[in-house]
Amino acid sequence: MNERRAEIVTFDNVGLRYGTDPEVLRNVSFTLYPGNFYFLTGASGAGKTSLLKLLYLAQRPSRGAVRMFGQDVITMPRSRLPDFRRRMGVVFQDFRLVEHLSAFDNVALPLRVAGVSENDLRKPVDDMLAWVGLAERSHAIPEKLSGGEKQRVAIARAVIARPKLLVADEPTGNVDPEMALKLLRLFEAMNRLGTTVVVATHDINLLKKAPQSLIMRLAQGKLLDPTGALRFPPRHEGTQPGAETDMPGADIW
Ligand SMILES: Nc1ncnc2c1ncn2[C@@H]1O[C@H](COP(=O)(O)OP(=O)(O)OP(=O)(O)O)[C@@H](O)[C@H]1O
Repeated sequence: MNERRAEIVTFDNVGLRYGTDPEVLRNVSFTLYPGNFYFLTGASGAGKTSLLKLLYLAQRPSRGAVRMFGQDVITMPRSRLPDFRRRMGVVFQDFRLVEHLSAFDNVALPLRVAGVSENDLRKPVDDMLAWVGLAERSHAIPEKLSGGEKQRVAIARAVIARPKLLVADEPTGNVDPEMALKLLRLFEAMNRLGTTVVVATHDINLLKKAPQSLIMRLAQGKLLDPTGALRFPPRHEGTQPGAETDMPGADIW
């Protein structure tokens, strides 16, 4: 396969500054390949959220090149960006649920946007809510949910349409260790189905439980890549056998 076309995202010497402040990301270069699982780590203030914002196209870099799904997203007209965003699932640190919609309707949103019929989306949404332990909370609006419950709705919404790229900012920050492990397994199941996953986390235990992952380590805005693993092609690619069985709602995909 043409290697360049196989890339999900490439950053080339990317820098980011807010206003006239000094750069918070400096000379960041890496390539994300399909089917890999990445953890983004680094101390508070190292630039993790800023890097994720560049990834989910909420922020433009101050310099450098960003290519996504084989295309330059910096010079591209803004009108084309929504099409790229639809290929991604994003778990925001502050959840960003739609306040007037129930947990069910929040999770169903990406499927409705993709044109899946009400009949076809009911089971996968119910299955996904059950998977994240929220079957009984399906009708609750976000205001009635705890922080951990909101986080799980946000995750369910981000993964339900099986995006090509999943970007999650501290997705286990508000749940207990047992649920954190379960959510990690959900991300891994998606990953085996071919989704490239990027999870920013402080949780060292989570990293230890996913030895197949690649580590993107940020320190003071610079990406440390001592082994060069973030510049080289994938160890594996695409769908892995058996993945369908452990992913809730996989039948509609
Ligand atoms: N909107 C903004 N305007 C100005 N400075 C910002 C903005 N967002 C982030 N910063 C600064 O950029 C730097 C990196 O912040 P960022 O939130 O990306 O780090 P982080 O690694 O995600 O931190 P944490 O783990 O605490 O969430 C910090 O110095 C922060 O103060």
